[in-house]
Amino acid sequence: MVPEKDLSKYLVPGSDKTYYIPNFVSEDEEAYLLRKIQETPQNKWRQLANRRLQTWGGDLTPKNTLIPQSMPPFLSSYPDIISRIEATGIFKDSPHRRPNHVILNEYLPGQGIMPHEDGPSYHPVVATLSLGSHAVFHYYRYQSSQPADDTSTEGETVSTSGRGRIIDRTPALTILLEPRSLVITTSSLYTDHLHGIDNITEDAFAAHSPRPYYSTNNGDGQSKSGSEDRVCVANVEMLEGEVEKRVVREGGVLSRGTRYSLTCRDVGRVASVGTGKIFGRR
Ligand SMILES: O=C(O)CCC(=O)C(=O)O
Ligand SMILES: [Fe+2]
Repeated sequence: MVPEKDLSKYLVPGSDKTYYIPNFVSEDEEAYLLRKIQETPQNKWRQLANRRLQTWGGDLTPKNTLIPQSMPPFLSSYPDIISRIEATGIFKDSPHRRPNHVILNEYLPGQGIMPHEDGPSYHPVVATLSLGSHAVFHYYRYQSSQPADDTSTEGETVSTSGRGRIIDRTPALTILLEPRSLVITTSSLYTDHLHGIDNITEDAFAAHSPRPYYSTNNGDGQSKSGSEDRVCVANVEMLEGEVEKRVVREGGVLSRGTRYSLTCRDVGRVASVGTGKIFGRR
């Protein structure tokens, strides 16, 4: 358990209220969760272009209302991830004071998630548990607040949530998510930034102060390393894995395995099942 008062010691340096908690679950709990994930029915998976996902806690309507379903026991009984997240205090101002919705993402080596915002359905806090493998997680800012009128620039455009705004390709903040860690994104990194994971098979770290990170390939075996790609890993001093700590500090490569992430959020609007009424709270 992480008592609320202690959360400040997990603040990622240089971030606006983003917290990194290594070993949020134990190795045994991780193995148990991974087994439970493997045992979920195949038809629970939704295949996207570059990853698979499952949603737990219910589905969202187009108007951002949750049609609630109960959480599986491995999130609400043992290990009780939802209560453990609630105990950090980070959801104390959210409508239900704890997450009521979880998206499980599966990433094979070479798969990632393009920069995006999580959008307005949720209270602006997300707690993400990583299982099975690491990820290098980037936060990006928009290049300007003006809508893009020329999409052929260096930047990339976001068509939906970003309404065509250009993304600054240099990450505003980069953190390494170790297996079993929890990262909590709040504040401007939730509301004004995007986040994403490159679709590459390995992450390389150069042994230069201040310990830059760069991508070695994009999944097609094409190198895109170079000083212009280098950014700092903001949570380097918070890492607890011996290998991760050494590789990020001294340089080297972390090969990606299959990673599962559980993104836990609070949806404000919840339908009252049975009456057809929609309430803002439980
Ligand atoms: O896998 C992750 O860590 C991020 C997932 C994510 O951004 C999302 O599900 O919205
Ligand atoms: Fe996201």
